[in-house]
Amino acid sequence: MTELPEVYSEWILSRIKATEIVEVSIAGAHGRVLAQSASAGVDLPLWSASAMDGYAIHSADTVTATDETPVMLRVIGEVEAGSSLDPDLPSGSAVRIMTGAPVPTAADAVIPVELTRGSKPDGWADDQVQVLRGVDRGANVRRRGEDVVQGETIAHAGEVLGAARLSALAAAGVASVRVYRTPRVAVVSTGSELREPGQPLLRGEIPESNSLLISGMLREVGIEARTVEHITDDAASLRQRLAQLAADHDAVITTGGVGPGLHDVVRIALEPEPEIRSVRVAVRPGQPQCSGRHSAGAFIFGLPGNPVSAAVSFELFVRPALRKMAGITAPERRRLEATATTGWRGKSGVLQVLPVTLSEGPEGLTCAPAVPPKGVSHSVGRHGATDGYALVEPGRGDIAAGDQVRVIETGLL
Ligand SMILES: Nc1nc2c(c(=O)[nH]1)N[C@H]1C(S)=C(S)[C@@H](COP(=O)(O)OP(=O)(O)OC[C@H]3O[C@@H](n4cnc5c(N)ncnc54)[C@H](O)[C@@H]3O)O[C@H]1N2
Ligand code: MOO
Repeated sequence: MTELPEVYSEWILSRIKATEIVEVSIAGAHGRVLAQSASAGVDLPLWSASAMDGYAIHSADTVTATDETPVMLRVIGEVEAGSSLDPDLPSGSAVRIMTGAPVPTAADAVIPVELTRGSKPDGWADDQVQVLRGVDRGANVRRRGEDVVQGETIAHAGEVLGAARLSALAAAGVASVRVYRTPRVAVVSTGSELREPGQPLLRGEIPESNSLLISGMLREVGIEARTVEHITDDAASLRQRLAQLAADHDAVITTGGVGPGLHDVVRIALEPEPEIRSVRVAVRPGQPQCSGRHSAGAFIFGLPGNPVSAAVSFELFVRPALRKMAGITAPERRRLEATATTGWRGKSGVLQVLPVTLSEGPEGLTCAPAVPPKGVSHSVGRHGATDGYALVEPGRGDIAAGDQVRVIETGLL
């Protein structure tokens, strides 16, 4: 009996909840997921500030100013960034002001130094400044609160704190945030044929590549694997080790050993676990899956060993679950419509997930198979060029050149 991919994914998601909430300083919050919306502690800008280096003035004084008929103003002081001065500004006077400095309460505009003439060699004026243009009321003044007002929500629960969001919080006087604890995840590769990349290989042996694949895909969800290890094909020791890992991780992701083979040890090791199921999912690649809540605590994702099958399984089933565990509610990767530049054979009765390359041309976005559509699951070499996964619904049949297909844009994989 096969299970539809969406049913299998829902089964997993219904068993996952977000980790607990912790408070952290914003200095260490990059990449964390906000658990509670954060609002501005102050107005931004905090006070009316100059947007230019120049002179704070009364705009009404400048109405008649031109190059030929400059208006002469008396310079009565200076305000630089960081200054708390608020000099009085009688009509006919000006105050030298620098970008970011508080505009005197009595002024209503700033004229940039370039639109004035002063007696000093650098163009600035000591006592008298000639204003060469009229300026409007409010010109070159950043009004208090024009960006954000105190109390306004500037980051929402479920959003990932990227560089710009974090700096917005810092600017708005927020010092700490409530975030979800980052899920603790273990990545376990299984298979007696696997050797460290670069090791000499005997016949039958291959370099181990899935742990780099899965740890990298994890990092793209904002999670650094806490444990990465390889376990050989012995069911008893694997059962014991998985129980240990399940006790101090939130999730354990294994690759390999879930098929019906005699040595498919993940499936065999997890057979006694009442909440873990071996399932055949109607998707290619990624058909055999073994997942569920381990009695020691962690959720186990048992993915097939074929590298592309493991990647597709992660994309379809693990990624949404880990995003939920991490508290992320921001939108998933984009799904795009692309025109196939070459046709390929469909797969009847299953969702076909085909790694594709994407190109932007005069006719819009196009896609082409990155791996041979007949041998997807093990095409680890060509999978490296993947820009996305085309999703071909069961029953759609073959894809012809010129057909529109739906593609999950994976970007860098
Ligand atoms: N009689 C059947 N045989 C198979 C079936 C089936 O239904 N009946 N399903 C096939 C499908 S589909 C898949 S997918 C695989 C799933 O196999 P396993 O999860 O048991 O994976 P393994 O047999 O352990 O490995 C498969 C393949 O991948 C290579 N591998 C495994 N781990 C790694 C790693 N960490 N790095 C690089 N390569 C890895 C491994 O050497 C094998 O070549 O079963 C089919 N068979
Ligand atoms: O389902 Mo397997 O993952 O096709 O190769």
